[in-house]
Amino acid sequence: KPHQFWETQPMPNINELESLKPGPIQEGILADVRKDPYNLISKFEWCNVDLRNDEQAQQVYTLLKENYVEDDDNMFRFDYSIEFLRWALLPPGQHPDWIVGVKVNQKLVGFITGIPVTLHIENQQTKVKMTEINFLCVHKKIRANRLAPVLIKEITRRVHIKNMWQAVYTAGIVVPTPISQTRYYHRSLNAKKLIEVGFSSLSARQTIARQQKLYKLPEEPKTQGLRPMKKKDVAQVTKLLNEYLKQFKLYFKYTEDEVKHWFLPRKDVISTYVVEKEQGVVTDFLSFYNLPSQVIKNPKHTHLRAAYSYYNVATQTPIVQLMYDALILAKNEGYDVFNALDIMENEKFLKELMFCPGDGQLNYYLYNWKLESNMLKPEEIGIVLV
Ligand SMILES: COc1cccc(CC(=N)NC(=O)c2cccnc2OC2CCNCC2)c1
Repeated sequence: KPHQFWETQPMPNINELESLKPGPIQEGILADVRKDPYNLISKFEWCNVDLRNDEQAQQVYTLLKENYVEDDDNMFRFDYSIEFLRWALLPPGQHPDWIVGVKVNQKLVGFITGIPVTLHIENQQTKVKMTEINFLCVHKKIRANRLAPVLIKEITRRVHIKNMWQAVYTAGIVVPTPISQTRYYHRSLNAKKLIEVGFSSLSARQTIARQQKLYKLPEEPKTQGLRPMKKKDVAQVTKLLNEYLKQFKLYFKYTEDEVKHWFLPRKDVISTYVVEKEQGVVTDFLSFYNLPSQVIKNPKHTHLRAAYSYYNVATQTPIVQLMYDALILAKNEGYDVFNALDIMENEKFLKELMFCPGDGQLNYYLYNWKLESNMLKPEEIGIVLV
């Protein structure tokens, strides 16, 4: 009985891929939306988590740190910081009842989140207001209680009562039905550490010294005029980003307020650098976010410091050079590895900059929407989820 839950959801299944017409799969009817929360098994209670409150934020941090996504070999687990979670989940226009927790005796054991986004789909004139779902997590000790489907149904209800009927999300697993299957790549910045934590391995003919030499980077970036983004750059970065994203089949449109939130540098959360060659003119920018992983069992290291490629817009600077500078900047900020998906234009630099393929894939999903084309190629995806 695979996908017992997902068969009940408005997602195209394999044999409908031809018959369904593009657009919403189910029409949303506001009057039919259930007004009260879904029932929970006894002693379990719903709560809206206020991430601005230090105690509640600490509870979310600990639940995720101990129970969230691990790599396929269960050697690493994402370790999102509190400041990162505030960045990711408190954007302009956030709805407090979309940060959903389940508690047992005041202890947080379940979590799921939504943020409001406006998604442009397949260059349709219509842009769709929807939710971006993330951080679905159930405590390891209470799995197989079928709590995850209830968390999904409850946040769906809370989105429906705001008259929104679609969602976008990613997952490492395949459930009905991905709109794109992307692959992730990593570029070594600290070869010795990656080998010590078991992220990378040495083949017979390789040595640590050889690996360090292979991945060595210059001290300073190459691009003249590269500097951290500042508030004064917001208007130009907004224009550059919105113009750049139009080439993809899935992309968000950003207001200046949203660019302020998502791109102004925050220490240990998001780094954004702009290229300003001639006086006051920003021509390119690069950005990466900080998502460390706990090394689950290792005598020498507790964490892997990983930078994740966010949005990079190269209009005057060659994308390979811009991303080479991103590697140098990330190395100088103390990262051990730089990760990227094969989405947007990333294929153009992955091989040349010596990224290696990871051992898994990241699947993109659109809830309650049939695309014109069944699957999108990774390079047609213009959205990055954290
Ligand atoms: C190295 O430590 C890990 C700890 C947990 C999982 C993985 C593998 C993995 N699943 N990686 C990704 O999903 C991934 C790889 C490259 C770029 N973005 C990614 O995921 C992002 C976007 C989706 N939400 C999680 C972070 C690695």
